[in-house]
Amino acid sequence: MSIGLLGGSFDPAHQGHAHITGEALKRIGLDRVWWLVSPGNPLKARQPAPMAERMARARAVMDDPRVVVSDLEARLGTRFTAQTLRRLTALYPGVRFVWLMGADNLVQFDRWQDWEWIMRNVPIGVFARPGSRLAALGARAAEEYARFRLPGPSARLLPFRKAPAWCFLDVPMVDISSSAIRARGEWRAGA
Ligand SMILES: Nc1ncnc2c1ncn2[C@@H]1O[C@H](COP(=O)(O)OP(=O)(O)OP(=O)(O)O)[C@@H](O)[C@H]1O
Ligand SMILES: O=C(O)c1ccc[n+]([C@@H]2O[C@H](COP(=O)([O-])O)[C@@H](O)[C@H]2O)c1
Repeated sequence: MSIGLLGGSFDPAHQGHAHITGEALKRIGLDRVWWLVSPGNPLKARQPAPMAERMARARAVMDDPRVVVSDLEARLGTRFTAQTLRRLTALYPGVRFVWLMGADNLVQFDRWQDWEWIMRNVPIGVFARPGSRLAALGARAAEEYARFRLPGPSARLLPFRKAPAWCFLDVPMVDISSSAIRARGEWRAGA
């Protein structure tokens, strides 16, 4: 069983999240994707909207039986991705996990706690995103781990590759973000 993990604030969830999830299922050939609705991004000062509201919106946006919207990090008591991945890989030794993220997150990935542990232990799929596509490919993490990058058409190998292994998926880009939705006043302002 291969499971993609898309961590995020989902404040609120939107079609960009749904789009990369569909692309991940198709191009990486994942069996499932879990949306990990974060208790709060460790690098963001702003408090997100209450978990229950973000979960409800995420379930409304992503209606696919292969995708599970989860508050697992709140239940595990983890906030940093490396902690979450350590717990998940120990809890589910038979599952092939792939970490999924947009290109904007690869740009600042080297600021994440234990980012090299993540790189060396979990395969990663990175999705093109407006404004971050080029910056992502020049990011420190991308450069330092360049020799472990699989070409896009080989994305299906990701779940079966021993980390480090990552892939930049040059998918059609969807120009939508939670911050733009909040700026338009179409979602509550947060706590
Ligand atoms: N339009 C998009 N295209 C590609 N990746 C996306 C897109 N929107 C979100 N993502 C990715 O989904 C994950 C969760 O994103 P998040 O919940 O922070 O939404 P966001 O739109 O980036 O929020 P904000 O605007 O508040 O920063 C991140 O890895 C992010 O890069
Ligand atoms: O572990 C870290 O240091 C870390 C730093 C920044 C972001 N993350 C994770 O990256 C995911 C995307 O965060 P966000 O807020 O951009 O949606 C989410 O799962 C966060 O917990 C993780």
